[in-house]
Amino acid sequence: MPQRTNGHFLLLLLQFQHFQSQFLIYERVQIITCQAVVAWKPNEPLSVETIEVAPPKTGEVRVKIVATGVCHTDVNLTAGYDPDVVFPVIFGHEGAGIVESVGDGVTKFKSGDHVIPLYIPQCFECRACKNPKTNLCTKTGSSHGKGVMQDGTARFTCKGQPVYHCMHTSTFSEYTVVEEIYLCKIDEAAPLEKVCLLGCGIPTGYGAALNAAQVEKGSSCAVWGLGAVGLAAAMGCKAAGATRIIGVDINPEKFKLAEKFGCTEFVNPNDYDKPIQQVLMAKTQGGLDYTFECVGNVLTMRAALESCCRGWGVSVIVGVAESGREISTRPFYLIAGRTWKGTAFGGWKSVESVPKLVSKYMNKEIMVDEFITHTLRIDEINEAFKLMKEGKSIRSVVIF
Ligand SMILES: NC(=O)c1ccc[n+]([C@@H]2O[C@H](COP(=O)([O-])OP(=O)(O)OC[C@H]3O[C@@H](n4cnc5c(N)ncnc54)[C@H](O)[C@@H]3O)[C@@H](O)[C@H]2O)c1
Ligand SMILES: N[C@@H](CCC(=O)N[C@@H](CSCO)C(=O)NCC(=O)O)C(=O)O
Ligand SMILES: [Zn+2]
Ligand SMILES: [Zn+2]
Repeated sequence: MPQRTNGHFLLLLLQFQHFQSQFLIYERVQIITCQAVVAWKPNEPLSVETIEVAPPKTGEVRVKIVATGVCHTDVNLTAGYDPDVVFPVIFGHEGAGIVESVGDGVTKFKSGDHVIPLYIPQCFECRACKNPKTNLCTKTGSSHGKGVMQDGTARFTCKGQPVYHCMHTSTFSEYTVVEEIYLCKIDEAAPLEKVCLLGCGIPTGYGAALNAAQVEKGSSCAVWGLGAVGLAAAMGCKAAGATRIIGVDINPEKFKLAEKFGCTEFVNPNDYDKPIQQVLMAKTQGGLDYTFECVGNVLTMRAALESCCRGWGVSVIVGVAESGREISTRPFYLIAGRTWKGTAFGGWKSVESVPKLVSKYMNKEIMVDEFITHTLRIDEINEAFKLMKEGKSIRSVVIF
């Protein structure tokens, strides 16, 4: 009798396992219908649409995005700053979410993992990934991508037509599909509606100070642009022990908040009738040790370089200028010992570093919550863009 019961139980168990695996297979091939923010054309308001998201193919992961920040790069891309972007498109690259399903061959992720999509990958295999000097994995041609996955097709459709990916992340969608090397797993205890900001702006500015410039204790720094990127640069300068951190912005409303991030004084270029580099040279008895351009304007890039001190000053370009713009200065500024450099994503090797930055946030070693000035719904996305353009927000987080 007990034997019969055991056999019966085993049969039931096998049947259940068969049903479960069928269900999983069935689940994996499903197209998901969800809400997303579609940019149909450059310079037009964004549109919240019902879209279809295809299942992940080999090496891909489908992620349920829980929250996404809005970066100034999204504003610029929407305005058509980059001719390589293919419309209609889903922007967004500062998201956090939960893995919904994985494609064949994916080994590092499983359904339920908490993740942050990355616009710079880390494959761990290429020449760049093996070189400690850079975070620019060669598996990507450019961070903005070509709008399609490896097989040349997009995973999004809307009203019967393909909608393209951007920056390999497309986080302005309830569900997105990313390649495995553009994703990292993070601590499940971390609040996704906060740590989404570790997908771009905060690591970028913080890393500009710590990795690109390698700011030293006791040094003097100036930061142009007190948005999230510039404030994070100030936070990095402070962490490195800089004693003087000058915030430079044409919007004086940014000054109060910037004190919290380490700025010790402020300069508004509009208050002077001479070039800001002359003002800063005089204020600092010959120039700053480190300067950071976090605006994306070629004139402020020049001003930041020319405000550095002779002999050893380092100026880091962080802001992204409109595609095709060029920088200029007198070569003598470089001959006289100044270094002009730039950084993408603050130099962080993405897959290994972002989870560590999440831990730093959880241990209260870096600020994140303080950057969030607005929390909005997906249907308020145009409001988030307006707030940024008007200089009224630092970071808006859109919750799905
Ligand atoms: N290199 C990277 O990897 C990377 C990553 C993220 C963002 N970015 C770029 O960094 C820049 C800043 O992004 P954000 O999200 O912090 O933007 P933001 O709009 O929040 O901040 C920009 C700030 O610059 C100020 N500003 C504008 N013109 C100025 C001028 N002439 N002088 C001084 N200040 C001026 C604005 O008042 C604002 O406070 C953008 O260009 C963005 O595309 C680069
Ligand atoms: N395509 C533009 C350059 C765009 C650019 O520099 N993007 C930044 C990320 S901005 C995030 O907010 C970046 O990381 N670039 C590195 C890369 O693209 O490999 C142009 O042509 O000017
Ligand atoms: Zn960004
Ligand atoms: Zn690589």
